[in-house]
Amino acid sequence: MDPRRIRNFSIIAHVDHGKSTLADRILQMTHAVSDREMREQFLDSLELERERGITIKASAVRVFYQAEDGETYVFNLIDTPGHVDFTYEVSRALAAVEGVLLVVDATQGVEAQTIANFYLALEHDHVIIPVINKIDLPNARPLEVAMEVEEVLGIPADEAIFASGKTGEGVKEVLEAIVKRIPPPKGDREAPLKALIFDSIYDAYQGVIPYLRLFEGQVRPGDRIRVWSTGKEFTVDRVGVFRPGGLEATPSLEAGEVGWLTAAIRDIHDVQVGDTLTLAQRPTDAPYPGFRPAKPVVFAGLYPVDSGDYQRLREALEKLKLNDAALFFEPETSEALGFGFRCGFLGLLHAEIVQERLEREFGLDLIATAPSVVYKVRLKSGEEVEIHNPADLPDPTRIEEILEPYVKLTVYTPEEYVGGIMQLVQEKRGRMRSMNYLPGKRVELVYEVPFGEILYDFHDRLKSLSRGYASMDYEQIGYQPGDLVKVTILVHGEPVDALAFVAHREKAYAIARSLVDKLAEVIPRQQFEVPIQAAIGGKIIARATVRALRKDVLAKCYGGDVTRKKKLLEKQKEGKKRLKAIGKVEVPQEAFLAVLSAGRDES
Ligand SMILES: Nc1nc2c(ncn2[C@@H]2O[C@H](COP(=O)(O)OP(=O)(O)OP(=O)(O)O)[C@@H](O)[C@H]2O)c(=O)[nH]1
Repeated sequence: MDPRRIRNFSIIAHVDHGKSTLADRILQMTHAVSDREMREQFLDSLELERERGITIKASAVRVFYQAEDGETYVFNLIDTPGHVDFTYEVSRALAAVEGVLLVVDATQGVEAQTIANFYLALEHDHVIIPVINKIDLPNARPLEVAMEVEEVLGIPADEAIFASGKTGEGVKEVLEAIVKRIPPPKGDREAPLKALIFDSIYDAYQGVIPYLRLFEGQVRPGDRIRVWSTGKEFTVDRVGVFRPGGLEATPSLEAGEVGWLTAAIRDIHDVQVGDTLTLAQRPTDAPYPGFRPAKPVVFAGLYPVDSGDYQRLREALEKLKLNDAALFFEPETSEALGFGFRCGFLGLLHAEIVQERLEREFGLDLIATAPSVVYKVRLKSGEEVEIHNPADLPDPTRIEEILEPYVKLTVYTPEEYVGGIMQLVQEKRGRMRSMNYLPGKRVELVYEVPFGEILYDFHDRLKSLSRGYASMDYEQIGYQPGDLVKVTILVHGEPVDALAFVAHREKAYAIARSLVDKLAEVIPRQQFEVPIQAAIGGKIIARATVRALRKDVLAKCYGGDVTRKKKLLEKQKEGKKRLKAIGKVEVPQEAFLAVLSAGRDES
């Protein structure tokens, strides 16, 4: 394949601005999919891509385009996920291309994720083609939006292409712009192999299939390949490219191309997204830069409601991990919840998706404990330990200091919301690093913030105080000491390990106060009074009470309405499914997550 005829690109957009619809139209206009085969969101329905309607994995497709200059070009379109939990994957996907289509809805204009994604593409030095989309709509204001793109992002308005993914208007121009504006891939095909793994899937027969962008060299069946970071070696069975119908084998892959290979790789750990593949006999001198393995940053406990399901949960986690390399788990025992697993995730959305998949695909009923960041503890003995579970924090007398993870938080916002955002970040113990005025009355704010502080409600509050216009991004920047304490929760006098949490000393009281009140609300009344207490060390700092039960549920249905009675009993039974008995007290799922909202939402 002549690299001068290759164009590798991604489509990026704010959610709902029409990314998938435009991709569909591109597939159709390049005859990759016949009109008969065409169905909406063609790429989304490629088996491995989507879960819950959110793209969580990057994916790729190759199409042929006959351009106006008479040449046929190969387009490799790499789809990207949108959520910040998967920024890691977006940035890997963007590493595999030379240019992007930045889709902006002509009725909405530039929005938060337009900016965040634009900056990601800019970081990679990519050619950015603005596509003002949905011009068929009566309230479209394409010229105005093109000006907005110029003011806010600094891309000249005359570079914008006006299009409608729905009617196909302007899409031909988009295809021509891809040919003319996006450069062909560089890279020496005679050099040693250097291939970036930007995604991978697991196939029951062929093992792990890494998705590759070749920067240098070539690879073909029979080659002995080496994984850069682990040094593991494999022999290549097949190589190929992505076609709309699935994987298609080719004789070789060369520098500039996007494709896949199989090499009987059985263990998903052996090839991680972001890693580099090279040849064993003739290795490249350096991996693709900036490699860091996807590292879980948020941990939570997952326990089967029915303790007999422990083995099934283990098997389900193992299977799921094949499809989700970032998922981490290890066995954990809780006094309150019994046998379960401590699981590590890339963020809260990732945690939610995993729990939902376990329940839906494997039919498990689970109790999840509140997600927590990873703390580090320096002990007086000089030893340093990582804490994945607040309950494991050593006795305070042994602790020299506790360190918490920090992130570099970048917020982009229209000027008028700066005051509110500064206040919010201060409340979250953030320290400003810089503030830059951008064209179009936009401001970039950069902070250092404890990760634990922005984990729960920060994004929602940022959105609501900026009417959806501010966008954020963050990256881990290491650990700093903090004045942190562990708060223990006692239910009916017994400490419940699964409810313990770590907080900044100054905030601990407010969170504890609000948490015990919430617990008192969600824990069902029992035959006896149940005190709920929060303590730091031996000192009780907050207390609430679940008053004793007086009536049973049926009491209010005096009279003879049998169906209502039945319904109530059924409802009660369903509620039971997610109750865990702690001592004599039944505690529902909500209780374990109550700390997420406790005392944090002061607004
Ligand atoms: N009128 C009109 N509607 C469009 C156009 N493009 C997309 N839409 C509609 O806008 C909505 C969102 O389009 P999608 O293509 O799913 O947008 P997306 O950016 O891929 O959204 P996510 O996949 O959720 O990130 C859908 O209801 C589309 O039918 C267009 O050019 N004109």
